[in-house]
Amino acid sequence: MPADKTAATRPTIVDRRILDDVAPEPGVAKPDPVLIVDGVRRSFGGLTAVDVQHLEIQRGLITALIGPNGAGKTTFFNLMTGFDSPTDGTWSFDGHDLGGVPAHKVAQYGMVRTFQLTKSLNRMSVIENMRLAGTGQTGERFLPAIIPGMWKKQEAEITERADELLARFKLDAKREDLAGTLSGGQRKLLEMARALMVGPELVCLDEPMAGVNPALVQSLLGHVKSLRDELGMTVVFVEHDMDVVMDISDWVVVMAEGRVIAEGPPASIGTNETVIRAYLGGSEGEGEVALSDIEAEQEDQR
Ligand SMILES: Nc1ncnc2c1ncn2[C@@H]1O[C@H](COP(=O)(O)OP(=O)(O)OP(=O)(O)O)[C@@H](O)[C@H]1O
Repeated sequence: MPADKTAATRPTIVDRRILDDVAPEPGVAKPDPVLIVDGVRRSFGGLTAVDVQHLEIQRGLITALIGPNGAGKTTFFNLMTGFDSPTDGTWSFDGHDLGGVPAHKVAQYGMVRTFQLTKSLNRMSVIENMRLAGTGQTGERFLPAIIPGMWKKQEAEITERADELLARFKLDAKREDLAGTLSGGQRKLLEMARALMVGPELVCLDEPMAGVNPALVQSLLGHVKSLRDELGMTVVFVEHDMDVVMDISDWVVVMAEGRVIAEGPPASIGTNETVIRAYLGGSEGEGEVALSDIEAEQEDQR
């Protein structure tokens, strides 16, 4: 699936009102779920980090995954995308049962997650980073590896795709720069662009706005929205900034102590008492407390 589609292969854009009649309840069924999770649990010794009874992610929309520190959000991403294995449970993506499926195969099915750029990636140029993200998936095929002509063709396709994505994310001017020299916002764009090298249908973004200069947040948010609005992708993202969550999500899932404790449209979440109690660590709030204020305060303490 190319990132910038021709008219013939243009994606179906999902009508965002599709969730209007869905009840804001944990585990509620969605009209067209692309990801379905059942009884997924992950324990580390005596600690249950993730314990999701049932969760459905609607295809083609943006879902935010929020929750206090240690709620299990990152572990959940790792489990879904094959970077970790659950203690129990089943989950399927677009009809494929993903139990025991390794990360590169999950990516081939169309679900990927972003990673922060590591030290070694920082020492590579932007275009090399992109090429590597593309080769990681296709380089394992046996035939291209032993037939030089076929490999060259594949390499040219990877570079072409990388350049298309760099242009989309306005990183083309940085093509030859070392990734380590990029600003916080540009690094986030590169992380996103790298994930798109495999042409995913669902992309999991882990804190896409963390470390981004406030002046660049709007432009980054525009890029995330364009994944949904122009490419028809499903986006699931973990984020602590409530303004960002309210701005771009169509649906919000709240985790605490590994469980999904609430889900619903963004407006329903900020005033949900179960959610506010979870953020306050189980204690009762004194009078009216806004979730955005609690998150902002906790963000300052991080
Ligand atoms: N590899 C591991 N070994 C042991 N415990 C782990 C491991 N990974 C995560 N945990 C624990 O599992 C719980 C969930 O962690 P996780 O990082 O998934 O939460 P999170 O919601 O992403 O938190 P944050 O918002 O702070 O990033 C935490 O108590 C964490 O300490």
